[in-house]
Amino acid sequence: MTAHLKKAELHCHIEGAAPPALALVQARKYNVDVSGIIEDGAYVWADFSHFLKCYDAVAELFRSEEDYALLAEAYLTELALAGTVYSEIIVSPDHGNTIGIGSDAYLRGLSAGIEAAKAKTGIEGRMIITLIRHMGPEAAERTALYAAKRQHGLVTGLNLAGEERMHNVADFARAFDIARDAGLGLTIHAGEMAGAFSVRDALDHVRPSRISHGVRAIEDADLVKRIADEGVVLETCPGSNVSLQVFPDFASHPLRALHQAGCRVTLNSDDPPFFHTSLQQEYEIASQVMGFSDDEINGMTRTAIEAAFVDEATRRRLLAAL
Ligand SMILES: Nc1ncnc2[nH]cnc12
Ligand SMILES: [Zn+2]
Repeated sequence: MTAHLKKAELHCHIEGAAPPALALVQARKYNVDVSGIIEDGAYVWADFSHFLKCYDAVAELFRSEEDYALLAEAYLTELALAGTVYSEIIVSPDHGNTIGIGSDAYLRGLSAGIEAAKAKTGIEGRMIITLIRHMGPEAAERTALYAAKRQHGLVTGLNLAGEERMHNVADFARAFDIARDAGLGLTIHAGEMAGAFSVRDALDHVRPSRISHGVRAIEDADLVKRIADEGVVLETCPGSNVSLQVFPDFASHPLRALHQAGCRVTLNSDDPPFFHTSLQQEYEIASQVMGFSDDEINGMTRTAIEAAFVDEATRRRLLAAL
């Protein structure tokens, strides 16, 4: 059982945290037919490309600052009830533009939700702006320039998500340079839908302190050693990986092997209801299915706080709370 353990999360896409029941409420509110993406109370998708389309369709159901405030508040409150002290949500200001409210209103809504959850439960939250790989490097640079203005205090990092099999990380190096110069923390989705070379690509061209997923580094022993030696933190999401068939089952998942090799690993939910998981369940899987001890799991939570994109005073306070 892990209910008694404190928890921290570095990797959850906020639109991907919307439960189907909430998506249905939003669909009714905006008179949208969601029969193609929700069946019997669950999201419907067949493979990664289809998942991304389903994700975008769900994101389209959140259209106002208030919608985003409620989504963030509901998600973080649920995390806090499960003993979570810290959460970084991955956000996409490009989406604010797509739905017409603009990036600022989108981030204002999410910030309000984070603050409301903190006021109620004490959970600390931050936002990581993501570039969308399949939208290409030009759009990415625009988004990075926007992130670099740092107008929203809770934005502390930059990520690259989307279709990993498109483009090379070098194409996004300028966007990451802009973010690094602005003092944002850097992380990149790699080693999820593409192999070890993709993780190497991210490390060589951007040198992020964290890799989102990174689990397919296991295909290359030298790379695993490099990750361990350089102290790169892996935001692993086992439930997501099994759901997307990156690995056929938890017994084949490399979390244990990466941990044993000395890699700094953390537990995350990615897009919880899409993958029939939650942060609490990821902790349970690590404990009950993968056999990690409470001490080992607490070590992962500590790693998450050590690698969090927060100011040092907040980090010290969070570490003391563990
Ligand atoms: N697991 C994932 N990988 C890449 N991009 C994503 N966007 C939302 N979830 C994602
Ligand atoms: Zn992700």
